[in-house]
Amino acid sequence: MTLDDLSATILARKGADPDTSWTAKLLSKGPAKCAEKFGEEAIEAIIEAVRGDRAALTSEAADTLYHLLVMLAACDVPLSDVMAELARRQGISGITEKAARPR
Ligand SMILES: N=c1c2ncn([C@@H]3O[C@H](COP(=O)(O)OP(=O)(O)OP(=O)(O)O)[C@@H](O)[C@H]3O)c2ncn1[C@@H]1O[C@H](COP(=O)(O)O)[C@@H](O)[C@H]1O
Repeated sequence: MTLDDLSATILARKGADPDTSWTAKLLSKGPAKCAEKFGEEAIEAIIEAVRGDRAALTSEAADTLYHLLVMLAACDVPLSDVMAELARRQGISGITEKAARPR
């Protein structure tokens, strides 16, 4: 399972029956609800990271990635655009990038 596979499954759920698909149910509620759910899952991951529970963090990280992809789908942002942005940044140190920002 790759993020591309999961993203394709999520996009295929657009317009599916919300009674049988969690993804379809979430997407039918609109981008704001999808964003709220992503935020909840991210916070749950943060809590487990701070607690140092690696198994729980693994599970919450999976929830967070899934809900990030649902939020992107709700906002019509292709995963490939996000990957292209990461590729553009490849090899640019975060320290160098921050130092080059206008003050
Ligand atoms: N990866 C996931 C995935 N991760 C989490 N979830 C669901 O996300 C929901 C959110 O979890 P919560 O416990 O926070 O849900 P909640 O009911 O709001 O709980 P509380 O906040 O009330 O505690 C749960 O119903 C999880 O089952 C997922 N649902 C689907 N997928 C993937 O998406 C595919 C399509 O799923 P459907 O759209 O449901 O067919 C699946 O085959 C999976 O590959």
